[in-house]
Amino acid sequence: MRIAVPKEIKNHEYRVALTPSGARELCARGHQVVVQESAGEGAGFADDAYIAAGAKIEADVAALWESAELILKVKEPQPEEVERLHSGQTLFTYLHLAAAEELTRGLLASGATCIAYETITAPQGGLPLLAPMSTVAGRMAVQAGAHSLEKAQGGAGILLPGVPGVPPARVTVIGGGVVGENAARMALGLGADVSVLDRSIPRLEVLDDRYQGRMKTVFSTADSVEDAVRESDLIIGAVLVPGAAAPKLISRSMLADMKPGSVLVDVAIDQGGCFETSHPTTHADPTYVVDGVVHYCVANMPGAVARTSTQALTNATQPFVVALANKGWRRALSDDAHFAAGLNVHGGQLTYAAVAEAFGMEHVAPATLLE
Ligand SMILES: NC(=O)C1=CN([C@@H]2O[C@H](COP(=O)(O)OP(=O)(O)OC[C@H]3O[C@@H](n4cnc5c(N)ncnc54)[C@H](O)[C@@H]3O)[C@@H](O)[C@H]2O)C=CC1
Ligand SMILES: CC(=O)C(=O)O
Ligand SMILES: [Mg+2]
Repeated sequence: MRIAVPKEIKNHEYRVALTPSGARELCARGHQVVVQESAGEGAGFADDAYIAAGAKIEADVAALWESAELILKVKEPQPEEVERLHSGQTLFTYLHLAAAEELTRGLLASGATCIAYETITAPQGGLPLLAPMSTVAGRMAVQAGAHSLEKAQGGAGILLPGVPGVPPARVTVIGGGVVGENAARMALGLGADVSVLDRSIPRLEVLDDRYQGRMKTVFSTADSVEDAVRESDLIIGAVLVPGAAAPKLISRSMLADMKPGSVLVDVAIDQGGCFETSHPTTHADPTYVVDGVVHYCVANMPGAVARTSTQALTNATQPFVVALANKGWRRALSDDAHFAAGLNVHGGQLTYAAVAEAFGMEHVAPATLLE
């Protein structure tokens, strides 16, 4: 199969969807891998390393897209990339469609088959292609939050661990999944006073057991969110309803109850964000202030640590990429119901219920398209 790896074009996105070792695996199986010139550079992978792995380097972006059967990306296609996509092609990348109506309509119009990393499931539960980037983003959320609490960033001027005689900052993480656990773990490591809210009691049990009560676990209700808003110096939004738009848990009017200079880090921004006042920001300009509260809402946080993130992401995507290349999308998805959960769009039809629901559109069950 002819497989293309474009260079990512989202703001400050330095990850790449395939490493030279991934290219080697595909070339060894007889596939033709074409990598856009300098696509791996930001993650520390030179063109020469891809050539040594058996791949071809292509400088002409239009030619790269036009002739590909399978396109491997990291971030959701930007408008000029949607324009390039056409029917008969398979796109494998993060999509986050429930938060992106224009993109959804663009992918439907393209006629392509679009498989989202973030909705693929695993037999043991969880989202195996979201988890590695959620681990990165959760860990980064505390770094971003700590920086945002500094005065020069508009923050209250609070050091997360405090110092002897001065208490630590209060950090609340809403959503105790992969992002939430990693954020809470980092905040604990820095000596903050950490609470995690989740509406899943089994998940709170896991966290309580794993951290031996060092982080407070709180059942998530409107009341407990209001308490967190009043008491916290830093709140990290880390909720997810898979494939669906994030629920808005902190409204604009609640910001008045927050301490001036407190910080909201909305990691769930890629699914639309879980705070009413969140809107996506970029690494170039990551924060803004609403009603005295600093907001950090970068939708591609792992892109900033592209080397670590590319390795973690491609370790997880590798078996799925090989299956797509060897079998084609229809057989690969027919053979694996968890992989089939990644199908969001095919041939002008939506195939993911939560996305259809977000926009009041029709959808077809992926099973009706499989062998
Ligand atoms: N901004 C970025 O760069 C990145 C964003 N993300 C996003 O972070 C979000 C979280 O991802 P994961 O941690 O992997 O998901 P996850 O599925 O592991 O965890 C989500 C948690 O939210 C909880 N939850 C759902 N609704 C809730 C509510 N109303 N109140 C409290 N808890 C609630 C669930 O019970 C679950 O434990 C996703 O939107 C994901 O796409 C992930 C990686 C990078
Ligand atoms: C999950 C996601 O959106 C990212 O890694 O950028
Ligand atoms: Mg996004």
